[in-house]
Amino acid sequence: MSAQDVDIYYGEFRAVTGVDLDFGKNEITALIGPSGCGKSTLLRSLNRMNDLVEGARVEGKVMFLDQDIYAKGVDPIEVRRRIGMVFQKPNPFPKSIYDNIAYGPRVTGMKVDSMDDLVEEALTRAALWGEVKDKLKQSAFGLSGGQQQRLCIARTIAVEPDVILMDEPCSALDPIATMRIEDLMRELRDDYTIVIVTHNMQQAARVADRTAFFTALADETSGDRTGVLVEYGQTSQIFENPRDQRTEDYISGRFG
Ligand SMILES: Nc1ncnc2c1ncn2[C@@H]1O[C@H](COP(=O)(O)OP(=O)(O)OP(=O)(O)O)[C@@H](O)[C@H]1O
Repeated sequence: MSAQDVDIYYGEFRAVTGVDLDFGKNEITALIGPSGCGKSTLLRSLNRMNDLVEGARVEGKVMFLDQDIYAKGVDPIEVRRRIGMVFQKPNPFPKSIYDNIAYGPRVTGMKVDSMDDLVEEALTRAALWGEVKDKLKQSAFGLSGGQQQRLCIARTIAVEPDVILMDEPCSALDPIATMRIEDLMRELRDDYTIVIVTHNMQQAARVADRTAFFTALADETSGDRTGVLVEYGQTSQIFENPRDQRTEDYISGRFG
């Protein structure tokens, strides 16, 4: 998947400018940078989630399997099935654990031999099966925050996406639940391409194969701040040997 010369607007305001970025297949890419530099905005553009935001508009291309997901005739629902998203706050449906997983395959009309097997498989891959297998009919709200987030990951996996976008998936979780999600991400990488927005630089350093650092620059004419990609590379290079002074200032805590 790649972003090609992507600009993203909210009305007249250009929140993100000129992003070119390749997301490696079966890799974890972390998007980092100070608050307001457009990380979440960019992430949401990668599966057309911005279509649902009033006034949001994307220019440029987001290529996925040789097709621009913004091209005419592309079904945004299908895009979001292939490119799933996990949000900052766990947001299970007000349904049973089982139905949280079964919902996506049902509404997308997936051909499923055995829904029970599909539910077990998704929960197993999200490292949650052992904890919930005896209470599948209970409400998802009875789970802990970390379990709810793994349920949301299982729900995303259930519709067989190729890419999983994660917007600060651990920011509402305690350190132990965070570690479990990070372990899970490393396991899922073998089968999925993952893009994660994180404020936690240690997290980026721990899980990401590649890291993209963004900052917000003031537009010369309007004075508005717009998000730009500063530097992108192997995570070890970004953290140990950044090429741009702004990256170095950020990762060393001098800025942001
Ligand atoms: N729905 C919206 N309508 C208008 N402006 C928005 C909207 N969402 C975000 N913005 C603006 O776009 C810019 C980028 O916001 P975004 O949330 O993408 O940044 P971020 O880097 O993810 O920030 P944070 O790290 O604080 O989550 C900000 O100036 C923000 O105020």
